[in-house]
Amino acid sequence: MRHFDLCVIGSGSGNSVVDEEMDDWSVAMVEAGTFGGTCLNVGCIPTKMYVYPADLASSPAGAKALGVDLDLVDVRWPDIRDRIFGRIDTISSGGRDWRASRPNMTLYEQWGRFVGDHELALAARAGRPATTITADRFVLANGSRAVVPPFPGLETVPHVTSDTVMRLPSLPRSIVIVGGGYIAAEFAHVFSSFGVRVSVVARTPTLLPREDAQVAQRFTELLRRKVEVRTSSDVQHVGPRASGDGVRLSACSDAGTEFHVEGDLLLVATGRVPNADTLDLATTGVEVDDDGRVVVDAQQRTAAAGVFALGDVSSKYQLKHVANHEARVVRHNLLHPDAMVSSDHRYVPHAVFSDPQVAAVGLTEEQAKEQGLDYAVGVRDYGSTAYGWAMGDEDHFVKVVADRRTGLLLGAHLIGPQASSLVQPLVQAMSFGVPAHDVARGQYWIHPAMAEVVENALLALPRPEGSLDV
Ligand SMILES: Cc1cc2nc3c(=O)[nH]c(=O)nc-3n(C[C@H](O)[C@H](O)[C@H](O)COP(=O)(O)OP(=O)(O)OC[C@H]3O[C@@H](n4cnc5c(N)ncnc54)[C@H](O)[C@@H]3O)c2cc1C
Ligand SMILES: NC(=O)c1ccc[n+]([C@@H]2O[C@H](COP(=O)([O-])OP(=O)(O)OC[C@H]3O[C@@H](n4cnc5c(N)ncnc54)[C@H](O)[C@@H]3O)[C@@H](O)[C@H]2O)c1
Repeated sequence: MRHFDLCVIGSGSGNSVVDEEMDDWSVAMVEAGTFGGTCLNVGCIPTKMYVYPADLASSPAGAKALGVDLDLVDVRWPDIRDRIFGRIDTISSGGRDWRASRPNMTLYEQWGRFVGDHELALAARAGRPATTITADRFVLANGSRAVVPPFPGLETVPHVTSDTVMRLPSLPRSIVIVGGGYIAAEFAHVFSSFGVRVSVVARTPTLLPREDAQVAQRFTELLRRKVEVRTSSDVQHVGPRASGDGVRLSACSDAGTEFHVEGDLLLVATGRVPNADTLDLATTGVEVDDDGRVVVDAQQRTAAAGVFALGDVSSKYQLKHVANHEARVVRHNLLHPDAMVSSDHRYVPHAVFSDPQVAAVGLTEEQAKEQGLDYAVGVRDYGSTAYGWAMGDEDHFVKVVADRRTGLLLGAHLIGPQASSLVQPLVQAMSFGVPAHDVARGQYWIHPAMAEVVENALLALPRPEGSLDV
C-alpha cells in the first residue's frame, strides 16, 4: 500500500493547497471528476462567461429610453458555448497535466472513500486499477453537489441542473426553472436575455429570500418584468406537455391555487449539499453536522488528527472566495503546525450576477432587528446620483446598516448595475473597522462615478456627534 505525506481529495480549491513549499512532500491528489472542480468547470467562471453576453444581449431594452435604438439580431448559442468551454476546458486540462507532471505528486483520477483511519480506497476506473493509499495528513476538499428533489414525474421529462445546462446543444425556446436562489436568478437572466421564454417557480414569497427583505422584494419585482415568476409555490408534478415533448409543471400556490407552466426544458436549481456523505467517514473520526457538513474548527481541522477540510464540504457559505481563503489557511497550517492561523469568516460578501446584480455583506436589517441591535439605516437610489441620471436609473438602490453608537457598518445591500464591484469598499470598511462616516468623508469619491451612490448611502446615516461635514 502506497503511503504519502499528504493526500488532497478534490482538485477545486484543494488544488491550491499544494505549492512549491511542499516540493519535498509526497502528495496524492484524488479527483474523480473534471480537474479544477466546480467553479472552473461548471460554476462561477462559465456562468459569468454566459452572464456577460447576456448583459450585452439585454442592452437594447435599456438603450431605447435613452434615445438609442438597438436591435438584437441574433444570439449564436453554439459560438457562445464554444468560446466559453474552449477557454475553460483548456485551463482544466493544462492544470491537470501540470499537476500530473510534478515529480512529488501522484494524481489519482478515481473515486476515493475511506476504509480506515487515514486509509483511502480508490475505485477502479477505465485503465486505472483499484488501489488503497494511506497518508499522514488528509485535506477533504471534495465540495458539494446539486440537489434534485424527487418531484413526481421528473424521470419523464427533459431536465438539467447547473452541471449540464451550460453545454446544451442548442438554445431551447422556453425553459422552466425551479428554485429561487442564486442559480435560478442568474440563469433566468441569461436565458431571458437570449430570447428564451423563462418561467421561474419558487416556493418562497420572494426570490433570493436570504437577502435583505427590501432587496429581495425589489429583485423579484424587477425580474418579473422580464420573466414569469411564480413565488410561494410548491411543485406538485411534472410531465410532458400535451404534445408529448417538453415539460408541463403543475404547482400549487400557498393560497391554494393550482397552476401549470410549460417549457421545452426543466432546470432544477434547488440548492447544493456537501459531499461529506460520499466519503464513508465513519471509520475516520471526522464529525459531520446535522446539515451534512464536515465539522471544522477555526483552523480548518476536523475532529480526526491530521485531517483538514475546506470549501463546500465543510463551509456554510458555498462560495469560491471562501473556499480559496480556507485553502490558504489549510496550506499554512499544514506547513506550520506549531503556528496555525484561523479562517476569517467575519465579513463574507456575496454577489448574484443576474439583472439586476445583487451584492451584500454582513447583517440584513431584519437580522440587526432580531439581534436587538441599536442600528440606523441609510438608503440611496442610483437615480439620486449623477451617474444614475446618465443611466436613467429608476429601479436600483444601495442600503447600509450601521451601529448607531459606534457608526461602524453592520451590513450593506446593493441592487443594481455593478453591485458586485460597488460593494467592495464597504467590505473593506467592515474588515478594517472604519466607521461609515469616515469611509464617506475620509477619502475622495470620484465625481460623477457610479460609486457616488455608495458615498451617498453612507452619508444618509445619522452623522456622528461632533463630526464635521467636510
Ligand atoms: C452554477 C454555479 C455558479 C457558481 N457561481 C459562483 C460565483 O459566482 N461566485 C462564488 O463565489 N461561488 C460560486 N459558486 C460556488 C463555487 O463554485 C463553490 O463554492 C466552489 O467551487 C467550491 O469549491 P470546493 O473546492 O469546495 O469544491 P469543488 O470545486 O466542487 O471541488 C470538489 C472536487 O472534488 C471532487 N470529488 C468529490 N468527491 C470525490 C471523491 N470521493 N473522490 C474524488 N474526488 C471527489 C469533485 O469531482 C470536485 O472536482 C457557484 C456554484 C455553481 C454550481
Ligand atoms: N454568484 C454566486 O456566488 C453563485 C452563483 C450560483 C451558485 N452559487 C452557489 O451555489 C449554491 C447553489 O445554488 P442554488 O441556487 O442551487 O441554491 P440556493 O440555496 O441559492 O437556492 C436554492 C433554492 O431552491 C429552493 N428549493 C430548495 N428545495 C426545494 C424544493 N424541494 N422545491 C422547490 N424549491 C426548492 C430554495 O427555496 C431556494 O430558493 C448556492 O448556495 C451558492 O452558494 C453561487
